[in-house]
Amino acid sequence: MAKQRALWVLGTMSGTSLDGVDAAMLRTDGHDILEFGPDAYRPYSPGEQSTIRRAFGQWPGDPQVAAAAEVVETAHAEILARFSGAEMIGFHGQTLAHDPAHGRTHQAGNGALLAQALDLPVVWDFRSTDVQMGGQGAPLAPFFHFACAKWIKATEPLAILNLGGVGNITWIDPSQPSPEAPGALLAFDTGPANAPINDLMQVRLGLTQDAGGALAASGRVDEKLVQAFLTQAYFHKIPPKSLDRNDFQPFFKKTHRLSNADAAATLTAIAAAAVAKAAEHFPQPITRLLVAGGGRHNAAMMAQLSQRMNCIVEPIETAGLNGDMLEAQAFAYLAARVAFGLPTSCPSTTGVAAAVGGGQISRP
Ligand SMILES: Nc1ncnc2c1ncn2[C@@H]1O[C@H](COP(=O)(O)OP(=O)(O)OP(=O)(O)O)[C@@H](O)[C@H]1O
Ligand SMILES: CC(=O)N[C@H]1[C@@H]2OC[C@@H](O2)[C@@H](O)[C@@H]1O[C@H](C)C(=O)O
Repeated sequence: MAKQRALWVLGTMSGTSLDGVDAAMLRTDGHDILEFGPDAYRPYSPGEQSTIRRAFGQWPGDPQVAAAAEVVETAHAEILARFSGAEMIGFHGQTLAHDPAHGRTHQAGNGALLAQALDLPVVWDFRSTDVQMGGQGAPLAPFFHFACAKWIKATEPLAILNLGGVGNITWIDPSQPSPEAPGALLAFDTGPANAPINDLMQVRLGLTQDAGGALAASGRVDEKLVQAFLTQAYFHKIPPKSLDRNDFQPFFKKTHRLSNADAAATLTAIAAAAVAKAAEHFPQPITRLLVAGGGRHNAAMMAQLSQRMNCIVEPIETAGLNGDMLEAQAFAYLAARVAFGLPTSCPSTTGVAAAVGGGQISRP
């Protein structure tokens, strides 16, 4: 296939933890990452967070969705104006409602308005086509993870793990010619990651997170509970498969009898054990697990992962990538693929019927 002209693209992500907007630039021809550029972060104020939170689970037409969209658009216009040299924007927006079973998903924020405000083409609404074609609409980062594996010159199968509220993993065979080639990728949600730990910290101690994993490190893992957790149907389901943040809430009632430290240790071990269980689905074993997302700052979680995985576990920074900006970079990369008419998901990443390019392009 003839290679396209390369573009400098500026990608953005507003994640499920609602902390703020990440933005990052990269140059790509839609296949390879050619260069990484600058990045920035713009937190949401508490007021902005509550406006967005009020719209969670609502669909367009609801006034709360319109209010959330305005916050998202304003925050993005602000952060994007700090950059120069971008030829295109990849705008993910903020997921408010996601219902792939009924073929619908909604990310707040209007890309056409941003295109006018920034005088640049904006690629947005990345997930709709995939869910309309029977896919989960997520995760979409795997095609970018494939390019990352090439960028770091990986030659053996490896995996990239994102530890956000939920964990999601991409298994990659970098010897394949393209991300949509059969056998190149397998991506799915591993299980809960930080969300149940954050909930525990909030309910028991009024804190937002177990900073550094200090509380977990001081507790004892209830291994029986960890093993009982893994007997649930989700862990035996063949991927691709995905989760909602609160899918395991009923099980977590079983941690109520544990002390704060033991409950934190056990929830942390559960997140790691779910990743090790996920590895049983890999088409071939891996030698290296690269970890991105907030959970890589949790030393207890990283230690549990190392203990339970049969491979080297390291923060993605050891491979020269930025674990805080990976998702923003992913939407820069995916925007270029949309512009060049290339697919952004395939059956082994979202379960979609065939490789498909999502996203619409709005021009100023
Ligand atoms: N220093 C730290 N110590 C312990 N945990 C941390 C630390 N920093 C971040 N985290 C955890 O990581 C979470 C945020 O992770 P991240 O930013 O990857 O999530 P997100 O992008 O909003 O989620 P998702 O990827 O599901 O959209 C925090 O809520 C917290 O639980
Ligand atoms: C529907 C939706 O917005 N999903 C997000 C969410 O946040 C993390 C995880 O759940 C992932 O599936 C996805 O985002 C990442 C960037 C993705 O699509 O790869």
